[in-house]
Amino acid sequence: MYKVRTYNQISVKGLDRFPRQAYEVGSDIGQPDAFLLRSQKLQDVEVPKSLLAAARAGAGVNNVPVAQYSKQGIVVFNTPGANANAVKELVMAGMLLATRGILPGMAYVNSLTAMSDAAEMAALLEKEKTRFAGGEIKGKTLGIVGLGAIGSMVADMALAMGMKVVGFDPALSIDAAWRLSSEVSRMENLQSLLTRADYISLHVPAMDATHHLINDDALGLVKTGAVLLNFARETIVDSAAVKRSLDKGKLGKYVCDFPEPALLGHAKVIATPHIGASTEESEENCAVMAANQLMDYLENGNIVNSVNFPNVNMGRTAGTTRITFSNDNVSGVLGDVLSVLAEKKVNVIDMMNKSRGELAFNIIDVETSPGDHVVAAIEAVAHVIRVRVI
Ligand SMILES: NC(=O)C1=CN([C@@H]2O[C@H](COP(=O)(O)OP(=O)(O)OC[C@H]3O[C@@H](n4cnc5c(N)ncnc54)[C@H](O)[C@@H]3O)[C@@H](O)[C@H]2O)C=CC1
Ligand SMILES: O=C(O)C(=O)COP(=O)(O)O
Repeated sequence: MYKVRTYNQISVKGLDRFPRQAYEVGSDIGQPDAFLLRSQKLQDVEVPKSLLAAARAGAGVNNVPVAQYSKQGIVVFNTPGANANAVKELVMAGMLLATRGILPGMAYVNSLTAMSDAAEMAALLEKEKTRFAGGEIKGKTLGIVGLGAIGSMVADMALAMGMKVVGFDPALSIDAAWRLSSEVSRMENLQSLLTRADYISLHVPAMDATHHLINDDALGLVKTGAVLLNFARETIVDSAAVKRSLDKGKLGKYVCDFPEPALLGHAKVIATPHIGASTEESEENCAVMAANQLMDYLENGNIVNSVNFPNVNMGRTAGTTRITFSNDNVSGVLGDVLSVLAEKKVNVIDMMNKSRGELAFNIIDVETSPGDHVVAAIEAVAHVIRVRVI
């Protein structure tokens, strides 16, 4: 039996992927082989010795201590792109809410509950509606910081709405570049984007390099009245600097999915409670993808969409037993392990070795099931982190 401990609200569609005869899945599982989670802060969770993998059903992994997990050979997965559409749609809603008098207009209409005469109300609304007039996003410039799964979808949506789009992403992957519309003008630096954009939407991960990316200096460059949208993470924006900029009439509006106490109730802030990915469709996509990835890793040692280990995928040869091991990415480790197998007369049928940064992962299919002494000998090889027999 494999054991999967869940955190947060994971879609039933994902949970149903785990065959009940082979998996125990639940929030109170002891000795788990895997964690399946959304935004649970794993920094606060003790790491069980049994833990082989953690799958974040979502994009951001700032809630996972990835470096610590890597040292223990724990594979961390996420689900790239699986919730991007949900975020894109909420960004559009945020742009429209910031541009039209929708929220104050609704609040005004709802304040008229004491009125009973429809004709009188209609006349009043016609008189008052000028207070709630707004602008249009068509023809305006959207600056997108981070052109990955979400950023590229936001770009397509904005172009379809008749906006001009400029983007900045110094680490753009080749796959992301292929996805990106050629109509997006690529900025060489953040400053160029900030000075041009009427709307600025952030779609970068939370990490040291993006901490307070939007600070007093950055806000000093924005156009007067620009709208900043943060559907990425709270740490990316210095909210005290945002408040200063809003108060002095530089930044026009701040739309954010990660409210902080200092911004609550501010007339120029539109805040939602981290619901960017909270749609039935996204929750399903993420959970199903995370479950599939976990099962393939637990049952076959295959890795796809890990944030710390390389992609590894090897078909199984009937009648063989699979050994997998992770190791520090230094020379000679695979050779030493193969020497152990040769010495123990374990015949290798197929194998694969992949590395990524400081880590490497190996799959070796052998003819006969290796005994505990073989596993112990592999574990004893210098720089081997974790060994499994599947
Ligand atoms: N509000 C919500 O519920 C959600 C929020 N998110 C947040 O959005 C972030 C982005 O998600 P995805 O687009 O799916 O991830 P992604 O990994 O596809 O894209 C992120 C992009 O940011 C770029 N980047 C990294 N550092 C940068 C920098 N300093 N300046 C500019 N670009 C930089 C990367 O090269 C990459 O292209 C996630 O890490 C997460 O924090 C994601 C999903 C839901
Ligand atoms: O995928 C992400 O990075 C998100 O922020 C979504 O978080 P959630 O799964 O809705 O708790």
